[in-house]
Amino acid sequence: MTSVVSSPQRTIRIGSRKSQLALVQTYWVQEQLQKSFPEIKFEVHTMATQGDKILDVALAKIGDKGLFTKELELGMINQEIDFAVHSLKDLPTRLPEGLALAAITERENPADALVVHEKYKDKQIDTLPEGAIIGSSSLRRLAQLRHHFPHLEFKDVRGNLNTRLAKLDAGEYDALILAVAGLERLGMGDRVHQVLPKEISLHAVGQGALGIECRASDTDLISMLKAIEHPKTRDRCLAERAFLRDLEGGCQVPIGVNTEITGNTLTLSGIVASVDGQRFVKDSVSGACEDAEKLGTQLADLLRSQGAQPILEEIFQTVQRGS
Ligand SMILES: NCc1[nH]cc(CCC(=O)O)c1CC(=O)O
Repeated sequence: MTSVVSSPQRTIRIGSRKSQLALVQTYWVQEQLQKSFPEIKFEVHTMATQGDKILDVALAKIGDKGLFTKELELGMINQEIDFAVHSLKDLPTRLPEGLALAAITERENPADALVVHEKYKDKQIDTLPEGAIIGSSSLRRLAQLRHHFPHLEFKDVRGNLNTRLAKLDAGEYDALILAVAGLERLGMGDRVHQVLPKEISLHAVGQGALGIECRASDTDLISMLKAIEHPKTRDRCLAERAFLRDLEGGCQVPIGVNTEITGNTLTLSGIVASVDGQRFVKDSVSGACEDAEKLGTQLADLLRSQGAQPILEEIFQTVQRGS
């Protein structure tokens, strides 16, 4: 590998999905790096991933591990691209051999948002009428919302943000639950009708942050990428990812988190819920930021001791049966 110092002309190829959100995120990373390293050329290469191609199957049924990342990872292994920009929440907690999570950038608001059809613009999540149809394909969102609001109906929704919003506006749904971060990055922050508080919905691991993945051997590139890392976001997300890594059973599971840093103390809260929202375990742990990953493991052990395992096994079996 040529060194950045001895070959200032190095061109660095950035891999990205083609979706509008992915491109906005990738161009943002490109711009930040260009400011720090004006002498280096950064090129964006787009690739379609499996998740961009399969649009008609509920994500929960196919499992979403690596669905949005695999093609980009192969591109890095095959030296076609040098690094990839991901929504961190789409990046599996275990990376392929030879690849590394080089940097995590500053997180947007990680919370979930309620987005409503015009006819419900004077309602909030707790005042929507019985039977209102809420679009979401995330088991995590479904489980937590069913728990709090059993009188609402839930319906799967797929496609990119614009497609989903068009379905909402056309009346196929009364409301959607979407990440605040995605809407804000696409300049559609005005569609956020209510930011769901953590008492109602704990967000996904890594939600709102970008993860930059590259070859573990490319140490020059890794030190460059550190220039755009946000240490607090990194500590929070490393704790969240360690928690998920220790709990997940190989499929999309209703696991939610929240993290806060006060001084040097990181507090990680987590929930494991059954899909029907009937059973859940929820707790939190606190410790030093340097021990972020240990905190994740500690919370995973704590929730397991409170009964998380049977909930996870039941979900894993249901998903494998495809029901
Ligand atoms: N599940 C898909 C996905 N992956 C990343 C985001 C955007 C928010 C983020 O960066 O976490 C979204 C949309 C959503 O969940 O509404």
